Amino acid sequence: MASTCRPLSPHLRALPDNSVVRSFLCIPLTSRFFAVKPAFTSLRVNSSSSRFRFGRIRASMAEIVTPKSKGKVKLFDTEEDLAVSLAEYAADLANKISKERGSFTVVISGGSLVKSLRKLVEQPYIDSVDWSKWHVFWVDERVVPKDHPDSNYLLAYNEFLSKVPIPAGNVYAINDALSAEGAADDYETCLKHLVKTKILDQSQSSGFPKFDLMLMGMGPDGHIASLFPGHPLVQENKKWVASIKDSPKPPPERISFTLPIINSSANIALVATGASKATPVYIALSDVSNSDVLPVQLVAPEGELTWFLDNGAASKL
Ligand SMILES: O=C(O)[C@H](O)[C@@H](O)[C@H](O)[C@H](O)COP(=O)(O)O
Repeated sequence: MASTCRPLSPHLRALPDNSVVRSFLCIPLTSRFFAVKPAFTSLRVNSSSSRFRFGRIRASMAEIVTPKSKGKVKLFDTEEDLAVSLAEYAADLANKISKERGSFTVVISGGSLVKSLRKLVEQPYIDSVDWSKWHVFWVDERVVPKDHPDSNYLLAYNEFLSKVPIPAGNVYAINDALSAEGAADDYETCLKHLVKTKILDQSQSSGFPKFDLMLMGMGPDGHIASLFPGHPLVQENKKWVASIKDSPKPPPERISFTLPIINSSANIALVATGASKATPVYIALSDVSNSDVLPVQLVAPEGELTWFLDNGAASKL
């Protein structure tokens, strides 16, 4: 087989019977948001989910509309609310795109993002989503065996993939028998094959693959995928998938999608939770000028960018 982003071990199907409980929480629209308002074109509370009680605005979510380049920002009081909304967002997109194209190509990162996908494996999505249409990829992967605790595949398998009936052949993990360079080249070959067979869309303008959705986390230093601040890999503009052997975040050997492939996406959800993400979120969403541009500031997809932030991550806005 030319490409080895191989089908994996059969996925178990576990159907949790606890259903989604939607909570409406208070988002204080206080000075902090208004303090940064000049950076945004408008600020509004999503009216479909807002409640007025006891004279306060109670909402599951506040939404900030920014200039196109900065994307749409969804703010949540808690990570739990964020996870509920993220599941709804991903499921809606998946259902719409699966019907239109017959497949849905979704890319995930490692890190805390994977835990924030937990509501997708609950009702109503476990039954309402057509999982057979999903094709799952990784925006970055650590070059370790698939059963290694550092593996992004293993993390996703344990938290998500083992709980939904996505066909094993639609899960594209790296070939962990290869070196970092070999695994990156192999993954790129696999993507080229999927573009040829039209499972994966291709951007007319960039020529890079155009994924339907990228669900990505961001590091406290502003890295996305395995593109780290100041690292030459951030400048890579020819390869689709590249390797890195000196990642500042362990483990050092990884493969990563490059910026042009990330930015050819139809949709990107950037998910950041916790106060450790507050500074890069502030830098990316405000108009501060910083000489060392963070990788997250370079995220500008052809399609839509949506930020999902909890109170901690939004605490400097
Ligand atoms: O393999 C990885 O290290 C991840 O894919 C990485 O890009 C991650 O998404 C960010 O580091 C954020 O991780 P946290 O959300 O856990 O901080």
